[in-house]
Amino acid sequence: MTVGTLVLLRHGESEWNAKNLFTGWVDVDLNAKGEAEARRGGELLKEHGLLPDVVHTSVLRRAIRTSELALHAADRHWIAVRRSWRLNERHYGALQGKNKKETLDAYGEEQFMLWRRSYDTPPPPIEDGDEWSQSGDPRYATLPPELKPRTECLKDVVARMLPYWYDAIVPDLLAGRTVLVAAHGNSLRALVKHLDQISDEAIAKLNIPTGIPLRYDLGPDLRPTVAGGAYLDPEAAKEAAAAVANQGK
Ligand SMILES: O=C(O)[C@@H](CO)OP(=O)(O)O
Repeated sequence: MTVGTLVLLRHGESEWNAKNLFTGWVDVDLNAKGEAEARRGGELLKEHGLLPDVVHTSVLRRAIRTSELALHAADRHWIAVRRSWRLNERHYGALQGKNKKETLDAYGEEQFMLWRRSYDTPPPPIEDGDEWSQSGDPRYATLPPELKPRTECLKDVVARMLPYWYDAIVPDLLAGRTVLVAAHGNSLRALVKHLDQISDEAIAKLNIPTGIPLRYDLGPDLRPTVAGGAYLDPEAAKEAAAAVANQGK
């Protein structure tokens, strides 16, 4: 038995994805390729008759614009919208704004991969005065200091994302709505880890491709009826996930 349908969509390629820069909470826009990916994601939704009733996004432009472009393409531009910082990309600490290749060359593959994909090793924290810090950003002004990250590992993302999952997304699913979540590589990895109960070690190998909807049907226990869900374009997803894994090399 299925209680709800969840569709995960990672934003299309951003200006900084294309430049191979660590992004995190820096609010960069989609580039032209990312916009096309977002539209294609929406066309896939339409082709599969998978029509969202509500969309949840982060508060970052690349996820917001991806959701808008995809929903326009699927003729669902009118559905209800909710946004939360809890769906934001993982805060990349002092690595925000740094080039991935240069970071790999400077620190070596082991340290680079620990920062990028280990479950519980955060990058060094960002200084408040850093050009790429969000310390003065008005959208986080009401967050108490203990909730406002200066860096995060994936474990931290799971911890800050789950309250939103249970308090805001699950009620929509239980009401029978098809729910679209438009977010980011690492915030979606955190959600998928929780849904599929992936181990701390195995999650290091899982990468989410940009712009390809991933469908999960959830049972009464709010776990997927099919482990790993189903990409609407599985071939493209495989290729694109491998490209994410190889970034920096
Ligand atoms: O830079 C980032 O914020 C993320 C997603 O683009 O990168 P990575 O895949 O290296 O975690």
